[in-house]
Amino acid sequence: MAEGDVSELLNWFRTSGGSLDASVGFTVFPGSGRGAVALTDISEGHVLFTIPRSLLLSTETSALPGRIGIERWRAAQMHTGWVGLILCMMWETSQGPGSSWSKYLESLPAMFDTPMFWSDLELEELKGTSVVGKLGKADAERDFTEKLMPLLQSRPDLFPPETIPAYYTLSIYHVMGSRILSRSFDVEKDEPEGAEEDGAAGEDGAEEEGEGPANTSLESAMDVDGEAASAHGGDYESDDDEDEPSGVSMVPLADMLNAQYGSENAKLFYEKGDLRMVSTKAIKAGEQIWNTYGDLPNAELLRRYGHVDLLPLPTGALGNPGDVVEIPADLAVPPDADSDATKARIDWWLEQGGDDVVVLESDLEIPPALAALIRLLRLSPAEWEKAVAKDKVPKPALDAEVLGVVRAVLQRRREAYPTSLAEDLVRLADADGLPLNARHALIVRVGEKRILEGALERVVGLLAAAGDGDGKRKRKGRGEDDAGRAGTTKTRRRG
Ligand SMILES: C[S@@+](CC[C@H](N)C(=O)[O-])C[C@H]1O[C@@H](n2cnc3c(N)ncnc32)[C@H](O)[C@@H]1O
Repeated sequence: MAEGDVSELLNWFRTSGGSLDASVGFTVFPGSGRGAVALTDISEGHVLFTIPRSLLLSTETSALPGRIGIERWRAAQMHTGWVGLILCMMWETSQGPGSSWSKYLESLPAMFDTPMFWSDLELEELKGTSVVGKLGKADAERDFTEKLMPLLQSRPDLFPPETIPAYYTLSIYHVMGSRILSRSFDVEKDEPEGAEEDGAAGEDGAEEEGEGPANTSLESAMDVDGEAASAHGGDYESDDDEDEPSGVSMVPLADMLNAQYGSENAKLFYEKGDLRMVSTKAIKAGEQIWNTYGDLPNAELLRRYGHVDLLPLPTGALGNPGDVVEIPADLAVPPDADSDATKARIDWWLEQGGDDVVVLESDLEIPPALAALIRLLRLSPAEWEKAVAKDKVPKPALDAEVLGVVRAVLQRRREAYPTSLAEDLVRLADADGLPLNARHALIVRVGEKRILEGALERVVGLLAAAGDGDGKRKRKGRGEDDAGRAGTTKTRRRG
């Protein structure tokens, strides 16, 4: 199916019980592929299309888990993470026209601009950004080898060996995983919680009784609520610890909406029998119909979707207002800290609901969590015991001592990038000639570094105001200006 030709897909959609309002069309937008467009003026709260639940592709709707047997399915760990859905998508594809989803599967992209598919040289361009540690390629390959392949080999009746090279390779596994990462939704099996009791409509104007917003899948999606929007981290293959929490599903047509920071004008809502894409604002004829991917930072957009947002920022520059810089908690550890004691404090911090990554946003505010963590890591043994006894993390007060450490932490974070912001800005001025991946990486780096440099400037200003602009502030404790990574101390990632 050619990229812009959605007629076969729409035929399948309609003949399978879906309905598409006459106000909605699909077209190809330069640089962002297919997307939906308003063919007429659309009012807020209008149902744009309705998708019967039977059209969703998930481990619930595919016949494969039943054919394998649920006990065997679970024993093979197909019910955790996305490996089961990936296998269903592979198997449905292998069924050709025999699959209920063949027209849908044919319409999905097989190539992605996401870093999962970049060369090592290209990945170098992302060094220092939060993308690299989250790719999860090794975990994906482990799932493929240790979970999927043994199951395939044990059921030649369902997976004839001669079909393996065409449908069940590692590279196809990555393609299916990337399709899920960039297009899936979490669809609750029944009505959303609370919908019945309070007749809750969707957040944004859909007033029909019993509706609720369909969440993003754990790692992705086109339509999110606040909770899911903050679900950073992890990777699509290695979500091994938990059972699949709800129905991660491929949702035909809903996954053809593009997104752009702050532009959402439609959202997916679900009911018992179907899902509905509903306008959340009035949309003028000719305008794009945007879903939201959660107004993610460019690092996450690139990792999950393979694109970045470039919009005018309040500073006049172009960038993504949702950009952030992630600061690993390890950077706040005093250089001379005892590693066992530090580990105990960080473990306690995590137990108290802290995270092992502190997020700096574009408002350049010093995150209270960073101040609290810095203070926690510098408590005397007696103070530490008291904090534990009282079950209270230190208050996030930003005194000169803490600010000095914040400055050192930010400087250390800056060292993770091989190039400076100034160097990157020179390259950015001439970025049109760069290959797409290098350009995307550059935009991610610049977005992060602008925040980092802005925050550093702010901290230096605050220190100066506190009478310590030259770094010779008075300190209560040991030297802290060079806070660094504690060599042997590891923190763990939550969730
Ligand atoms: C859910 S799909 C949307 C439909 C997709 N454009 C298609 O052709 O099928 C998500 C993908 O659309 C593209 N996309 C969405 N929004 C975009 C944007 N603002 N700029 C560039 N590409 C975008 C990215 O390739 C992303 O992985």
